[in-house]
Formats: sequence, structure tokens, C-alpha cells
Amino acid sequence: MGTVLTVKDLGKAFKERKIISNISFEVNQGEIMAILGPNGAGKSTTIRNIMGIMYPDEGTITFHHRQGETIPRNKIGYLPEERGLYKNVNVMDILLYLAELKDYPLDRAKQRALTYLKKFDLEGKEKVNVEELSKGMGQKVQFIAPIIHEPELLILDEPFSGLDPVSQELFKQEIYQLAKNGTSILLSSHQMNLVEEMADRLFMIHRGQKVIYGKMEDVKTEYANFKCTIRGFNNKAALEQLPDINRLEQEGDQSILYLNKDVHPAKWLQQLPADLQIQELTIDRVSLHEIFIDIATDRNLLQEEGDVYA
Ligand SMILES: Nc1ncnc2c1ncn2[C@@H]1O[C@H](COP(=O)(O)OP(=O)(O)OP(=O)(O)O)[C@@H](O)[C@H]1O
Repeated sequence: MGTVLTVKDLGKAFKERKIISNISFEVNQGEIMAILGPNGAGKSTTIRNIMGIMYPDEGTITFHHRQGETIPRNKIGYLPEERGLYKNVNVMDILLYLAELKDYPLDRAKQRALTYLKKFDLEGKEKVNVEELSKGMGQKVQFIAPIIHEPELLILDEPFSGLDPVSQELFKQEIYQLAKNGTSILLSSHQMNLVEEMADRLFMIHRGQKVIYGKMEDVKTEYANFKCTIRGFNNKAALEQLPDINRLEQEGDQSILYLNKDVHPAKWLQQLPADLQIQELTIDRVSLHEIFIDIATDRNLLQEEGDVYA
């Protein structure tokens, strides 16, 4: 699996204020790589530097390790967070115009546009003005725009925002398909459940710096400790006395016991006292959503555990 994009030691400041520093990651062929972080972390700044919308103060960005060459824009597709299409143009014309900007053969672009319109349930809409489309339909056309020219690298900034569940599933399946066919995907999204499900690897950024970089599986095993959720009225102090409790949250009759790293859940369960009140009990690994909140709110278990990629 070759490396398509390499971002190395990227740094950018605005008016003396350092926005991102030492950002380094790679996107490999055919993988879905997620770039995550709280609002204002520096994701869009990173993406804008990759897209050449702004220029780095420090570091390099290379395509297929070709040092000193500018990134071939026609090999990249970009769905920006802030979207918009020319209003009084019909769907096919806008898609062909965008393909032409990328030097893509127009007959092939037309074929691809028709295929995608059909796939996205927009068959027969090619002559319709963009402004006559519903919001969801417009989003589908916006999704087709960055893939019309068969880019090697596709950058998707919040592709699922505002989509109904059916369209969300449609986009998700299409992203999988593109990756399967060899397109490299850099995905920025705040929908952690989707990222957890879809991404092969992730890069998490906080206050302009890397906090996690690695394979989704490794991040989960290394960082997503087990938590035990118990429903039943139990004394908080008594629960805190249980072994291997890293953190405890209690609200009403529900207690969430965050366990230490490397706890074996079956063995841990055997140590529970017989008088514990249990209406329901579940054991899960903490989700990417919880990892994200920990980092974003500076509860940061990473620092406490001190051993993950950062
Ligand atoms: N053109 C600019 N001039 C000055 N500051 C900027 C500019 N663009 C971004 N910033 C600042 O850089 C920081 C990072 O912004 P960026 O848009 O990269 O964050 P983000 O991670 O994409 O956030 P979000 O999830 O909210 O989209 C923010 O503090 C923002 O105010």
C-alpha cells in the first residue's frame, strides 16, 4: 500500500499566533484516514494547506513522495465544509464544468455524472437548475463534484452534516466503495460513531498539535479502556473502593465505572461484592466519542496514561 500524501512538520501561524505546529501524517492508497479534533483545533487549516488555499510557514506536503513538486490539483477531490454551487446552472453543466477545471475528458465525465446521478436517486435531474433542488439533493450533487474526475486523493470535510439517515448511508457506502477501488480518503467529521466505524486510521489534533495518530484498532486497544455501567442504587464511596477504578460517574441509579488499562473484564467481574445492587450491568470499551470528549475537555486520559502515540 503506497503512500499518497505525506504531511511533514506542518506549521502555520496567523498574526504571530501559532495555529498548528509539527503536524505530520500520511494518507495511504485506498485507506480511510480520519482527521479529528475539537472546534478550532486546526483541521481546516491543515486541509487548506494541503489544498494550496494557504501556504505553510513550516514543513512540507508531498504527493507520492515527490519532493519539490507542487501537488497535482487534478489528482485531488475536495468537498469543503462550507459548500455552495452556482445557483442558476443546471446539474450536468456544473459537474462538467468542474471536471473540465480538472482537465478530465468531458465524455467520460458525462458518463460518470449520469452513473452517479442514478446511483444517488437523481436520475433525470441533469437538466434541472441547482437552485430547484432540495437541500439533500444539492448535497448529493456536491458529493459528486469532487469525485467526478476520479481523484487519487479525496478530502471530505464534514460530508455527513445535514444528511438524513438514508443519504448518510448512501454516502457511507460510496466512501467505502471509493476506498476499495483505491481512492485515498482524508475524512474530517465530528460524527464519532461514523468515524469509528469507517476509518482505518486516525489523526487527532488538539490546539494545533497531534494527540493521537494510529490505526483505529490500535487506538482502541491502547486507549479505549473498559467501562462497566451498572444500573441499581449503590453507594458511590463503596463503588470507589472496588479494584481498578480509574474514574467513576454516578447519576441517579446509574453508575459508570471507568476501569484501569489492562484490566481483564472477566476477572474484574469476579471481584464484585455479592451485595451490589444490579438491575442491569454492561461492560464495553469506551467509544471514540468518549476518547474525543476526554481530550477536548482536557480530562485527557492520554496524559494520565501517558503512553499513547502523542
Ligand atoms: N484566516 C484566519 N485568520 C486568523 N485565524 C484563523 C484563520 N483561519 C483559522 N483561524 C484560527 O485557527 C484556529 C483553527 O481553525 P480551523 O478552522 O483550522 O479549526 P477546525 O479544527 O477546522 O475547527 P472546526 O471543527 O470548528 O471547523 C482557530 O482558532 C481559528 O480561529
